[in-house]
Parts: sequence; C-alpha cells; structure tokens
Amino acid sequence: MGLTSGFWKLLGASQERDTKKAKGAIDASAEFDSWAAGLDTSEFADAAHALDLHGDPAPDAAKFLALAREAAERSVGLRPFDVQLQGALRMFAGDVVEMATGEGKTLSGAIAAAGYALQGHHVHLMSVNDYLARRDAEWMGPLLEALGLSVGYVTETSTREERKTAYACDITYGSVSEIGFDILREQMVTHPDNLLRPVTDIVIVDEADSVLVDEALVPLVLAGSTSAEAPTTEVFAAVRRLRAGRHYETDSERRNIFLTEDGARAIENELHIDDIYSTEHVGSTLVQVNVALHANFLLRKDVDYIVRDGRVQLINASRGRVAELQRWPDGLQAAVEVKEGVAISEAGKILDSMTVQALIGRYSRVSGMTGTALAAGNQLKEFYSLGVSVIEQNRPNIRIDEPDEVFIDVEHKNAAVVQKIREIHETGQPILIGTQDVAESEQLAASLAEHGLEATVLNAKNDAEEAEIIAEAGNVGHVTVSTQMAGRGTDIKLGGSDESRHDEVAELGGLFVIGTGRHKTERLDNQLRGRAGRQGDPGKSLFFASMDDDVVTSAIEPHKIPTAHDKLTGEMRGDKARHLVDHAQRVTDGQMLEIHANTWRYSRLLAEQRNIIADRRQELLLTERPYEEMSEHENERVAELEAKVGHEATVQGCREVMLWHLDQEWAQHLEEMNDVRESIHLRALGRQNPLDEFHRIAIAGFKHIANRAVDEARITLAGVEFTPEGADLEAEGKARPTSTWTYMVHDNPMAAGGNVFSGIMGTFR
Ligand SMILES: Nc1ncnc2c1ncn2[C@@H]1O[C@H](COP(=O)(O)OP(=O)(O)OP(=O)(O)O)[C@@H](O)[C@H]1O
Repeated sequence: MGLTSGFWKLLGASQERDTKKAKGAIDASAEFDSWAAGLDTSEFADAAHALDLHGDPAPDAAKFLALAREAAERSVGLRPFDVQLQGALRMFAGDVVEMATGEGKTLSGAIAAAGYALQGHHVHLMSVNDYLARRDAEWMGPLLEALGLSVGYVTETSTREERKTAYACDITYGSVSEIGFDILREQMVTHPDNLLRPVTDIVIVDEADSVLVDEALVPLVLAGSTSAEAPTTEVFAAVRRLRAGRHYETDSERRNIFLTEDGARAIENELHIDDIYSTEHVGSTLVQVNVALHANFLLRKDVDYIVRDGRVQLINASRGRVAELQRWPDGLQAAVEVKEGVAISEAGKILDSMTVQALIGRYSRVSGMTGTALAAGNQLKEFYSLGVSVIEQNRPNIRIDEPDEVFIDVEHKNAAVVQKIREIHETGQPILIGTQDVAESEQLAASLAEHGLEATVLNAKNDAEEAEIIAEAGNVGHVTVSTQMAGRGTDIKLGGSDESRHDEVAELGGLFVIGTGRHKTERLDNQLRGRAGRQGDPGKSLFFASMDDDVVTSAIEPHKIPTAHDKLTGEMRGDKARHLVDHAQRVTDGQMLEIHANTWRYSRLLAEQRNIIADRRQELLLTERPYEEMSEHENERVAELEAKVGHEATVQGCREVMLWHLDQEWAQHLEEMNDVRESIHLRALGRQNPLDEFHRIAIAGFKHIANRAVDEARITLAGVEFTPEGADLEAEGKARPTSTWTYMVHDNPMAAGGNVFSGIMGTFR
C-alpha cells in the first residue's frame, strides 16, 4: 500500500504543476487571438510552420494554441474549450490524458498531433477501429490542412497505393491492427519499391487504456498458407468422454485446464498408447489433448465466441464485440470448429507476429487519451513509462453514482435488475444496461420481454447496427442492453437524434446506467458509468452484484463469503457485502496486472530480437550489403551471375536470397519459441525457473540465426538462377507464400506466457 500511495502522491504533485503550466500557456494564448484571426488562409500554414515548438515549455506554445483555436473554428466550426487545449498540451508533452466521455477528445488529439507534426515528426493517430479512424481523419482533416499539414488514413479496404500515400502524410489515422499489420507486412517485402514505409515515430493512442493495457498482449499475426495441425477426431472423441473433477480440473480462474492422473490413464486407454507424457507424445498427442480440452470445456459459446453464418467468430472480451479478423491459434480454432460442427477454416503458418505492446514499443514517443486513464496509471507507468494527466471537465459532472445493490445469488440479483429496470422505465427515463457477455445480454432482454418491456440489444451479434442503436439510446423510454462499452466511441445524446428532446430527458434525470455485475477491473465499470452525465448532463449509475459473480468467486475463498441476507429478496444490506465486492475487484485487478507482467516478461525478449532482425532486414533491403556479403564469400559465383544479368539484377538477386533465408530462420525461431512456451511448465517441474529457462533457450536459438541465414544463402546462391528480375527462388522450391493474411489472437493460450498459472483464458479481461 505504501508504494502505491507514494506513487499517487507523486502523481498529484506533478499533475498540479503540469496543469498550472498548461493553463498558463492557454491564458497567454489569448494575447495572440487577434493576430491569428487576422491571418488569411494562405498565411495560416506559413505562420504555423514558422513556430518554434521545441523545448519545454516551447517558446511558441501560446501562439500555437491561438492558431489551433482559430483554425479549428474556421475549418471544422468548433472553438476548442480550454480543457481541450489542456488535453492537447499534455499529450504533446507525452502523457496519457484522462478526459471524460463527450469532452471532445477527437479535437484534442488532432491538436496534439499538429504540434508534433509542426516539430517535424510523423504522427500516427491510432483508433480502435476502421470506422473511427476514417471518421476522425475526415472530420479533423480540414483543421490539420489549414495548418499546412497533410493527413491520411488507412483502413482494411485501403489499396497499396492509398496506404503508401497515407503513410507519407504528416499525420496518419489508422486502427491499431491495420497499422500493426502494415508494419508486419513490411517484413515480407523483397524490393524497396514495395515498401509502404510507415514511420514509427510518434503515436497518439485513442482509448489508450483499452489498447495499451487490456489488449497489450494480443498478438498481431501474419500468416502464410499451409495446413495446420488440429486434434484428430480420435483425440477429440476421447476428450469429450472425460468428466470434470475426475479426469480434468480447471483452476478457479478458468484460465487453465489440466488432465488428472485418471484423465491421463483414460486418454491412454482410449488412444491405445503407453504414456502420454513420454517424449514421443508430449509434443504431439498431449498438445492435441490440451487443445481439445480447452475447446471443449473452457471456451463457451456466446461468451467467448458466437457461431454466425456457419463460422466461429471470437468475441473480443474487452470490447464485447465480434473480433472480425481474429482467431485462435490454428489447432484451437479448428478444435472449436469441430466442437460446433462447422467447416474447418483454412490454416496458416505463422510468418511473423508481434504483440500490441511490442508494436507500441517501436515508436519513439507514445501518448494517448481515454475516459479512464488514472485507474490504469500503474500499468501505463510500469509497461510504457507513461504519465497520466487528468483533465478537468468542461462542465462539472453531476452524475449520481448510487451505492451497489448486492445479493446472495445470481437469481435474486437478476430478479432485482429486472424489477429496477421496470420501475425506472415507468418514468420514461432512458436506460442503458451493461452486461458481461452476449449470453447475459440476451437472457436479460428475454426476461424484460416476458414483462412486456422491449429492449434493444447491442452486442457482438449485431454491431453493424451499433451507430443507429446508440443514436437513439438516450431517447425517452428507450431501454438498451449492451455488452462492454470500451472502444465503441459512442456518445449517447439525451433525446436521441432529436435534439429538441434533450431538455425533456434531462428533466427525467438523464440517462440511467445499470451495470448487472462489477467487472474484474474498476476501469471497465467506470467506462460504463461514463456513458451517463456527458457534458454536464444529469445522469445516474447503479451496479448490481451477487456472491455468485465471477469477480467474487475468483477472488474470495468460498468459506469467506458472507451469507447473511434478506430471505425474501436475497439482498445483502449494509456495507459489509459492498466492501467485499470492492475488495474482490481489487484482487482480480491485481491478478490481471500480475498476469500482464508475467506474460510481458516472456514476450519482451522476443520483441527485442524482432527489432534486431528488422534492422538487419532493413540493411539487406535498402543497401547493397547483400551483394557485398555474397561477393565476399562467393566471389566467383557472384561475378558469374553479374556477367549474365548485370549489376542491378545481381544486387536484387542476392537480396532476395538473403532475405528469404533470414525470414525463414526468424519464422522458425518463433515457432520453436512457441513450442518452448507451451512446454515450459513441464520444465518447471524439473525445478528450473521457467522464465530463466525460456530466456536461455531464446538467446541460444537467436544467436545463430544471422550466421545460419548467411550460410544457407551461400548454398542457395550456388544453385539458383538469376533473371533480369532477380533470383528465381521458385524454381528452387523456395517460393514465398502466394497469399498471406493477418489476424489478431485473443486469449491465446499458446502465447500467454506458458506459465501454468497465467495462461489460458481471459487474460485480457
Ligand atoms: N469545442 C467544442 N465545441 C462544441 N462542441 C464540441 C467541441 N469539441 C467537441 N464537441 C462535440 O462534442 C461531441 C463529442 O466529441 P468526441 O466524439 O470527440 O468526444 P470524445 O471525448 O471522444 O467522447 P467518447 O468518449 O464518447 O469517444 C461531438 O459531438 C463534438 O462535435
């Protein structure tokens, strides 16, 4: 506790100083208002580019703010509030800013980006999805252009040329995954002309806590076509016959699942093998059994995934929506597909992968914005060395947060939730209900329907209609049931799309937010609460909890759970039960931090190694180094090829040969390290520290990559033919995959650290 309070004290002092400094610059900017207003359009850009924004404080900070204010007003018709400029200045200083919902983060982010771009930097503004990237780029484009800056965006449908153009701009908007995938794809390019050249210089991350903390360890994967190993039907059938408790056990967190001794015997009998833990089976049959166990007993339909259009689609736990391009590692994906009886989707060989955290780590400077940064302060500090600035609200928050209502069990809680919704609905006040998963959202809507109350459901199954649903969610009498709200970028306006009804709804008390259960971190609770009370509107929030809730059962031992309750309603009145729920949430929050830290310890070394490979690749791709190295080792052969196809084609040929082997070695290293991670806990049984052991193997394996790649390239060079286009590697059976695709892996059991206690499920909740 001592350490934490010390940290907050520190934050408090520097926060006060920073706010004072920002306010000082904003006050000073008023003096330049008439100067800015007097500039005509053609003078604007020149004035912006003449500013000196280097140093802290930047000499021309006040002038910059006056220009930005004038530009925003002229181009997008919004005059930035002081708090928005404060937010922009703190992001410009490299902090993550906390600004409440509806305070206008989009404008703040654009102004901060302009500041960096005017210093001569390239800026990426990362959104959580394509829709927001495009919307924000188009919305803020005129402002940035007025300041003489170029703006572009990338989405999943952008062409190569469009991407190239977008990345050449001063400021590029894009989703985390799209930018991440482009960076991964750069690693497959073999001719300099094909590079998109995204520059990882400055990044401003929207919904920063969601991206930097909740999704930090999600791997972005680039794969090429091959067929993958899924559990065989025999393994699957054998696993399905196992019984919980007797043959397998799950840990209390439902993150991991293990065979018991009895289970191992049962599998051995079914599959007619002697010892599933023998060298012969550990790396193959046992892996398949684990995958099948996981798919069958841990992953739950309508919680972790849904089946739609004959496909298994993952639900992104932190956003409560379908994760379009995401899948589990191939064996697991196929196993779930078998479980649900749908066609097995194509599998691929992983060519390269990188976590969101490693992606962010490539930027020289990171800043961000979100509605809930402070609660993620520890993580942001620990994993990114980022500070948090809390920006006061433009208009004070008058939302009323009622104390939780706690029940002995989930049945009583659900009954009370329905009752409460009916009571509020009678008054006409709009209600937004946040549930924990798709299944719960549908059950609740069904219970409400039984009482004749129609609710609109916003969950992973219908996120296409999201914008329309949200537009009306604040209207009189509307009841909206939703899964998690993070990253939805939504602004629930009182009165819905009909602005004239705003005051009528405000009279009713504004939006009433109900949480059907506390999340495993308070941050997610606050994201939900934050939907009410935007821009000084009235609003209310109330959470329900029960002793059956995940957050309680996974943190508190059964015998410590109190039992006193009202026999009729099941309610547990008084502060004791509430404190218990708060305590349980602090425990689960801490558990998640621990898991994150642990997983990061495993992935950090690979991230560093990946950077070394990327540098080497860059050298081979952009310089004549491959020609020089090959000439050094294979002088005669290079001379022979050069005589045949000329210098340029020889350089390109040597490049292709060397890149092919480097990429090959790296993919193999990743694959090996994946295997090591999967089996590392078995080594831990042999009393080695699993992390040390993992590092030892990773370092030893990596050491030889560069040399082996050169040796292999020399062998290939001896036999390969060169054409005017370069090396004919295809004829040597060394073709690059004809198609590549990308995906993000959520809840990836194979990449979650390999520690038996961290591992499988819910890592990012
Ligand atoms: N300076 C301003 N003056 C008037 N309206 C503004 C101003 N800045 C932003 N707005 C309006 O406030 C609303 C919210 O803006 P924005 O979407 O950027 O908020 P946000 O902070 O990102 O909220 P969320 O957390 O919901 O994403 C928009 O409708 C926008 O037009």
